[in-house]
Amino acid sequence: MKRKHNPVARISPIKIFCHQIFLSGLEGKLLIDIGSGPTIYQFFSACESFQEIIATDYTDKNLQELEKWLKKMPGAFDWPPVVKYVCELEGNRQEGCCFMTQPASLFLPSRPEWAEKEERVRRAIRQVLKCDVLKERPLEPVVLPASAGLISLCLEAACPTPQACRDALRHLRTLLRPGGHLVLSGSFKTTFFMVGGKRFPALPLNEKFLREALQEAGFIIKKLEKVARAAETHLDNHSDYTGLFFLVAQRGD
Ligand SMILES: C[S@@+](CC[C@H](N)C(=O)[O-])C[C@H]1O[C@@H](n2cnc3c(N)ncnc32)[C@H](O)[C@@H]1O
Repeated sequence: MKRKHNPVARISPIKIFCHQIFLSGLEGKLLIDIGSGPTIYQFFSACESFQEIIATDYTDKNLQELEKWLKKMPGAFDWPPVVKYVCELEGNRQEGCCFMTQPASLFLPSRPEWAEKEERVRRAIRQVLKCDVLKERPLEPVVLPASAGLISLCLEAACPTPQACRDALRHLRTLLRPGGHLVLSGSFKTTFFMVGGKRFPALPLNEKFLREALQEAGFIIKKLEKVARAAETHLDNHSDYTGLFFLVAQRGD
């Protein structure tokens, strides 16, 4: 049988992990994303379990891209294919052709679920802030209330040395309330990655180092999943990672 074309077939496992984690009971008032980049896919399921989201990044360009999407400005990235995919993962396949079950005079086309979700993400993102995970206070001069959750996928890009990475985890801990959860993702053994034809160095991480560094920074690992690099990506030379990790760790006090 011919397989139906899936516009998000190349979607990375992190999108699926974000969906599973945020719909599996991880919830709270405030969620801070450290190193959001220009992307918002990480908030599609999170916006259902956290009331307020703060997006952050080190580069002004990424912050501008996020603002562009939030304000629906021309040239903003087009997220619907990914939002639709997440809506499907969440079991909502509504395509927007339905009508409200109301008296005939009130029949109105409803907005598709994916468009509603985009709006929920927009409403949930309360601020877009500059951040440097290498600083003791990564969001200074802004001071936020301690958050119930933190997401991050930036350590290998942000940290030049293993010690900087241990310090960064300690810095992240200061943003979480006791018992709060860190959802950390990244890649194993990456030494470089390419963005727009430019090569950037990366800190090669491995599981042993991560476990030790998280424990040393005062986190208890609750869940750790690893995914080997997909065979079909081996020829692509945008990075040399060997696999991906997704973990949830709790601030242990
Ligand atoms: C691999 S990208 C991740 C982007 C996005 N979170 C995602 O899931 O696709 C890493 C991000 O870390 C950011 N970054 C680099 N150095 C940083 C630092 N010192 N503090 C915070 N973020 C940093 C980069 O600007 C980049 O957007």
